[in-house]
Amino acid sequence: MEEKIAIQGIKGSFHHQVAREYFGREVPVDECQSFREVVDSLLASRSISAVMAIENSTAGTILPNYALIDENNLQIKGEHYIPIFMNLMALPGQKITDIKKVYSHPMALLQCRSFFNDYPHLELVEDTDTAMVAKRIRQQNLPGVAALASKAAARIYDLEIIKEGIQTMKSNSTRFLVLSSKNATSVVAGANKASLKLVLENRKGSLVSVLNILRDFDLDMTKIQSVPVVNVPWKYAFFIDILFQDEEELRKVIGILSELTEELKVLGIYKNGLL
Ligand SMILES: O=C(O)C(=O)C[C@]1(C(=O)O)C=C[C@@H](O)C=C1
Repeated sequence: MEEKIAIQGIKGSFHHQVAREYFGREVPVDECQSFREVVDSLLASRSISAVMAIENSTAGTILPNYALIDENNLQIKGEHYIPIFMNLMALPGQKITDIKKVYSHPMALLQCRSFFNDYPHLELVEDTDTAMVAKRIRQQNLPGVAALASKAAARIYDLEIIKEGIQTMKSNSTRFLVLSSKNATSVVAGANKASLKLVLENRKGSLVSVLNILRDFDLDMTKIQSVPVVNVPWKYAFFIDILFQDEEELRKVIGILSELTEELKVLGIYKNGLL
């Protein structure tokens, strides 16, 4: 069987760009219409790995993806960051005054909010992914409709860029995780980052005691994200990312933390993607 990588979106999407950069330019992909489908592709072994966006520097965390990873016991095998440049594109010859509707992925629309404040005549509509809209505009020959997508999408689906680089923050960047299903247990060589899920007792100082251990072992926490525990209203799980140097020491820390927490789960030990 051809070993595919599951991505959210189609060729020309940002997930596709990440798959090509991480696994190689010609990597075969399983194009999925939602993050749920990405997970299903992995679980049904239609793909051996998956690429999933987890956070954007402008629009923030894609919170439901933490739940998807956790509930389906997926393993984080790596991460990859890319700068995101958003471009408004349409059929050749169309001007911004001809455009009535802009379709794109919700995270993409969020990243360009201030641009659209200046064009109130544009109706913004959420869609499955950036490149899919570009493909549809071309295939169905849709004047008056624009996509918000990458330059690669404009090239692949032969659209003209009306405005380029319209993301609010010029240094807009998205972090993607590389995932596999839990039974893929190979150890990542050169790993120096760990993602953990912690559920703490609701008592004074429980989070502080966890943070104190990280400080005592001189570990650098790069992210902490609270996510609701859905079956217990107003209870939260904490997803943390930490950088480490010595894996044995990390294991020791994990052992100590598991004594301090109601639940501790290692979501992945992998290589830091930020150089
Ligand atoms: O629609 C795409 O092209 C995607 O790859 C999705 C996605 C996302 O999920 O955040 C990826 C990167 C950008 O932040 C905007 C959209």
